Amino acid sequence: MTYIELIQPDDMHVHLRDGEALRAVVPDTARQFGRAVVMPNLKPPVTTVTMAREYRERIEAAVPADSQFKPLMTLYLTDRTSVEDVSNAAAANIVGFKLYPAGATTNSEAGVTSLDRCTAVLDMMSEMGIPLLVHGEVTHADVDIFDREAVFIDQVLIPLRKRHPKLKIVLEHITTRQAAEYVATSEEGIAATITAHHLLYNRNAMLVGGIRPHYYCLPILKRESHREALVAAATSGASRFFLGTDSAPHAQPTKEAECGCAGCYTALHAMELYATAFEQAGALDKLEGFSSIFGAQFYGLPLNTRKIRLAKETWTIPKSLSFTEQPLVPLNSGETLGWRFAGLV
Ligand SMILES: NC(=O)N[C@@H](CC(=O)O)C(=O)O
Ligand SMILES: [Zn+2]
Ligand SMILES: [Zn+2]
Repeated sequence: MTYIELIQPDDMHVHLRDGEALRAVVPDTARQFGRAVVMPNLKPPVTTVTMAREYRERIEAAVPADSQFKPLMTLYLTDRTSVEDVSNAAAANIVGFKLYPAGATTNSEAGVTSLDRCTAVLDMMSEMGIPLLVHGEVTHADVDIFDREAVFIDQVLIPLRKRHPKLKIVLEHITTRQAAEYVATSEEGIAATITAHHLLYNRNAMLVGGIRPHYYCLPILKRESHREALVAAATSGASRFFLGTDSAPHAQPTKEAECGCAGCYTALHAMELYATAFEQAGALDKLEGFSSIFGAQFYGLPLNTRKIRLAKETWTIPKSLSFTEQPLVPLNSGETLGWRFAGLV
């Protein structure tokens, strides 16, 4: 049997939800990853240090006893976030504030309506070295859904970085050539996460031969040339690009619906999907930096001390997983993968 070993990876962008759903998905993330940056888009959103502490305790209670997994908490930036919230967050080891343009994605209703309202808060974040984690899409009805990320870079991100040149930024779940190029060629202080599904699929996977709701996420899958640019960025060895699954569970009936929710569930088989993408690009040797080193370095964290093993072995992804009273369908359900997570070594 062939296998590879890597420093245990971190997932720098994951949705763990709450309650019963949280208890169902945390063991999957905790099995593969040493740490994960936990998104705050609960209902209501996680906006205060107290809410984040309580959320962290609920996550920790759901981590299996044999796992050393540590959640890294974030706060949800709103029009009402104060300078005191930022200093409290720094003191409480909050790793970032999450910017959701209002209306951009799942549970973003409380998001920022205009960054002009956040100038003092962003200055404080720059001073304290706390990163801004960005869902980078504009939301105007007149901007085509496939263009929303590229337009965000021109209209929001570039002006934001001019106003706050010292602010650390993670452009989350990038999906376009424009985003990959912008991050690769910018000044220090900006990085991007890339999901496994955006490395593996273009929009045909979602739309050819019928609508496949389990491939629907935001930002939406783009055309093949964008996927190729993301693969080139992820496998380039540049430390600005690192792993963030954006695993985002939604119960089966809410995805397979007249108006289905956005989000792909990949926590079950995250490292297998990334290994598949890197192997296809002939770049398995670049997987460890992307998965286990660059993200930790950006967030100023030590590397994980354990290693994981990925075996070159086939297995079939379950058709569905138990979740809430309704099941959860993982991405690629029922398909066979050529890599298998074989535990910590
Ligand atoms: N990515 C998604 O399609 N959905 C995420 C939200 C997000 O990360 O934008 C979710 O919370 O469901
Ligand atoms: Zn997002
Ligand atoms: Zn997300």
